[in-house]
Amino acid sequence: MLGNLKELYCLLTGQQRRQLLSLQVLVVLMAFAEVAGVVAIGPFMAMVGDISRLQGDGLLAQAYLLSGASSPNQFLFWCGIAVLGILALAAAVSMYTVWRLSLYGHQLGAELSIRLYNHYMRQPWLFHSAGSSADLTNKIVQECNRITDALISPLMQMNAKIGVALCMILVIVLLNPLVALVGVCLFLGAYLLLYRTVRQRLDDHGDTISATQQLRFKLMAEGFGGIKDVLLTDRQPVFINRFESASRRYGRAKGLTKALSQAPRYAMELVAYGAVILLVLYLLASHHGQLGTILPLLSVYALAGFKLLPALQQIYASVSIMRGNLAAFDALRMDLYASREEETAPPTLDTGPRPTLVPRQAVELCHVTFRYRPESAPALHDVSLRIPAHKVIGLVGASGSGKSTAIDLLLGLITPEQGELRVDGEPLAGPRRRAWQNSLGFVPQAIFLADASIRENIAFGLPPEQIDEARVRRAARMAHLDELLIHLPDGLETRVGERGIQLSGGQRQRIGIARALYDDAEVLILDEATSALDGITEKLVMDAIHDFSGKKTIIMIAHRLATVRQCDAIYMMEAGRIVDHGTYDELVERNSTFQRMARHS
Ligand SMILES: Nc1ncnc2c1ncn2[C@@H]1O[C@H](COP(=O)(O)OP(=O)(O)OP(=O)(O)O)[C@@H](O)[C@H]1O
Repeated sequence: MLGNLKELYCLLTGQQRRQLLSLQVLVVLMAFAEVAGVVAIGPFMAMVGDISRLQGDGLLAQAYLLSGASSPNQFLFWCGIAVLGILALAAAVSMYTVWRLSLYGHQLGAELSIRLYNHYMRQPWLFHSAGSSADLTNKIVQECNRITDALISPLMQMNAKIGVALCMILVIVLLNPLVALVGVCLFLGAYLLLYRTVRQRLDDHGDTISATQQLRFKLMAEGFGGIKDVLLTDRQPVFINRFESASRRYGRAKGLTKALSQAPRYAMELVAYGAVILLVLYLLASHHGQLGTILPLLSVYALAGFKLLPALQQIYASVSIMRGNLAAFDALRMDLYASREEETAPPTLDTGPRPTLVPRQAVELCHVTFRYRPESAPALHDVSLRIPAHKVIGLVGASGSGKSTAIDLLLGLITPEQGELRVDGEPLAGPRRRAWQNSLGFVPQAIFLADASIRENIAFGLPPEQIDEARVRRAARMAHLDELLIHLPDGLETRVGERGIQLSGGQRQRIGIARALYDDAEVLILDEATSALDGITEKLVMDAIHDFSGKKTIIMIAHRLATVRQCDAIYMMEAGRIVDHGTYDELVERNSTFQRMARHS
């Protein structure tokens, strides 16, 4: 466990480590303050037990003389006030330290989740297409919370309590080394024995919490995301049963981890009562039954015990909670390492002109081979295609033939294993890739609608105050959204997405097309962008897109050949290869597969 905590410490930024070290100073201060409070009560109780101590030449008597108090009772009163003052100061220091520790722990947890969100948001498309968003959400929300609540916070509390416990033990050692030795052996031995007994169980429960939590997130994402299929196939019981079983195991593992950290307290209290009885008997025997001399000692022991026992309990509880949640750190370890080098400050959105790379001659895929996994067959095999600037190019082929993969390569979202993407003869790399992507307008097969207004969905990702109204209206008009907007009382302000109105597939696609047109991109890439539109609307939208012919470079995938009929050239794909290309008429004339596709479209 110590190795894991050390690793977590190494993963902190320089500033976070410095803050942690400065907090250690406060922790030591808190421990001293608490000890001072305990030690101060000893002499006070000595005077209460035997006021005659203020006579003679002892330390207390000298203090009484120096104070100038008019009577022993007045001196006692002011001593009481002083002890209260010290206790109040100790309480204030403790409160401040606990406050800072708590803030630090939770801010650190928040920063870890920012770091992970930042890291995942910067991952390439392949990372996201291969993974699950539910898993990422779980890591950012739940596992980060576990690291905050069940690793960092207990660690902070444990640090503070170790300081207090050590000082208290020191006080007892100074008073009576034998009592200290017996007490420390008794309690430390008991807690160590307990910890060794429950350690393996805590590990197992930690793993169960991680696994069931991940499963719960997955079931929620799948259940709600595919609710239509679930309702139709009457599979709710399958989802509910799996969720119920995962939740029950999760609740049990969490409960047991907490119980294992808290419940032993009562057994330890029993040990403590036994120890107090033993101590009283021992003190009575060693001081020949004189209660007056025992009382001050006993009050210091009592107060030290009063601080020490909860401190020991807190240390044990912290250690067991941390042990039971180390799995959260295991789940995030690799991602935290990977995100260490990245900038964590939120990048500012550059509203100035962005560099663009507008093709003047052609965009080309040159002998491109690509596979999704090293062991899988190539999704694209030695593909070469040329898209002359300001022309409209269609890409057709059977499902799974590699059209979307080719589009992802053209978008610069994935990089070829062999061959290259060239714009005007120059390979696309480094800053040219960003500039190229700035010049693209893309309409995917499935349009993601944010839970926001139609306006915000068209200017997707921009803060509302930066949205250009005129551009939104122009894009909406070109995508033939007007006929939808006039039926909506709130027009562009109408909320869509999860909590908004439900749109048809075609209406969603038109929002997607308007989104691609918002930036007035020089290159438009449409992946089955009009598949859900009715014939008439599709024709209107395609006419609007073909109006750009000669002005913009347009690449479109379509299953319906009518959609690509007007294209300047059509590339046909089959099993990851380009098998033919030409105009619609040429292909209909010579290619039998194309003829079949034309007959069935
Ligand atoms: N993220 C991915 N991970 C692994 N394999 C993938 C991934 N995406 C696509 N593939 C595989 O690559 C091949 C080409 O898929 P692609 O989506 O490019 O075909 P497509 O022609 O666009 O199909 P469709 O018309 O059905 O959209 C398929 O065999 C597919 O299984």
